Amino acid sequence: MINFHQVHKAYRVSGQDIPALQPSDLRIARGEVFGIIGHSGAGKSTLLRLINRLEEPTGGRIEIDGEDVTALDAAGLRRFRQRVGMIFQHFNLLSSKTVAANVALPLKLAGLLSRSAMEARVAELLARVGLSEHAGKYPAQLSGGQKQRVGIARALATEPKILLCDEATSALDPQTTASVLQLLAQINRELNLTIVLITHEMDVIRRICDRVAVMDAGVIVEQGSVAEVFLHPQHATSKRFVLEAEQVDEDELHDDFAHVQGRILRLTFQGQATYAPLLGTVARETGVDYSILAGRIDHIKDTPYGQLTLALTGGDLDAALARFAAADVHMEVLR
Ligand SMILES: Nc1ncnc2c1ncn2[C@@H]1O[C@H](COP(=O)(O)OP(=O)(O)OP(=O)(O)O)[C@@H](O)[C@H]1O
Repeated sequence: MINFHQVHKAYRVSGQDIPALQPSDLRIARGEVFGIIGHSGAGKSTLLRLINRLEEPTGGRIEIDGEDVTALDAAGLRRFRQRVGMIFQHFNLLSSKTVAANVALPLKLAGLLSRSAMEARVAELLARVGLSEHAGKYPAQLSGGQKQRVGIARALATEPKILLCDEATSALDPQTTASVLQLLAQINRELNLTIVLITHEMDVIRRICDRVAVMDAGVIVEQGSVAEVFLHPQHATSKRFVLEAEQVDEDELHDDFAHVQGRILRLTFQGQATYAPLLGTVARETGVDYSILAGRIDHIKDTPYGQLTLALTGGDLDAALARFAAADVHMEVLR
């Protein structure tokens, strides 16, 4: 539903064009949670803000639901923006207005609802984000997580089809981040809302995204399903993000390799394979011994996965490798 065709953007600074996004193609399907990850200055905000034309592209075409949004006039753009909600890292709430008035603001601006219909809609939105009790409070009386919930309710006010999230959890602690991500996932499911989020944390991508694009210096260097990119990253930038998320120190791990004998493997399991007793079975059948050098069992969105780095010694090593290769796991021989 969101299609970028060779879209690019350069900012004009003191008479010079500074490229922020190189010509890029992107396809985001209706109802998916799509993540864009990159380090500071990679061009994530630029890409996100091009979607609702807060930034004008220097070239290329952006189609949303088949409509060329780069060609919209001012009135068309106003109508289009009601279909695209946005939330921000620092919430951008009006401090002089109550929670209810902040949420009502886009409805007032759209001017489509009577006062009573607007009040009913605000009550419904606040219930959805779990803030019914706080309608009369001011932003300063709320925690960061609650402020972002107000931001989410406000963004949903005009019943958008797309929600853009600009580092929406970067200012929050880990527990609050988890609860805001959970709320976004629930909204995605219940409203079939397409969510596009930008972040510099792979963990945010792992928890709620279906697909991801990795950006580096204005270029989308890799895109695919989160499982694909997270478990088998191809580009150096993606690999770095995954290592950060896994909190693996590659150098330390390689130091450990020096202390063990035998063949070193990394096995990656996904879905049902995560629960199969493969290691014990192969060890028994082939007589190999294994020691676990590193490991993690977790979830990518709702799918369980496991990744184990093993040293294998003794027994029939070739038979063990053949058994792993034939099983429902991904095997890399590291040494
Ligand atoms: N309004 C602007 N005028 C000039 N240059 C800009 C403007 N906005 C962004 N840039 C430049 O474009 C490049 C990409 O910036 P952008 O904000 O899109 O990256 P980002 O990945 O979102 O970074 P961050 O995570 O720090 O927000 C950077 O080099 C930035 O300095």
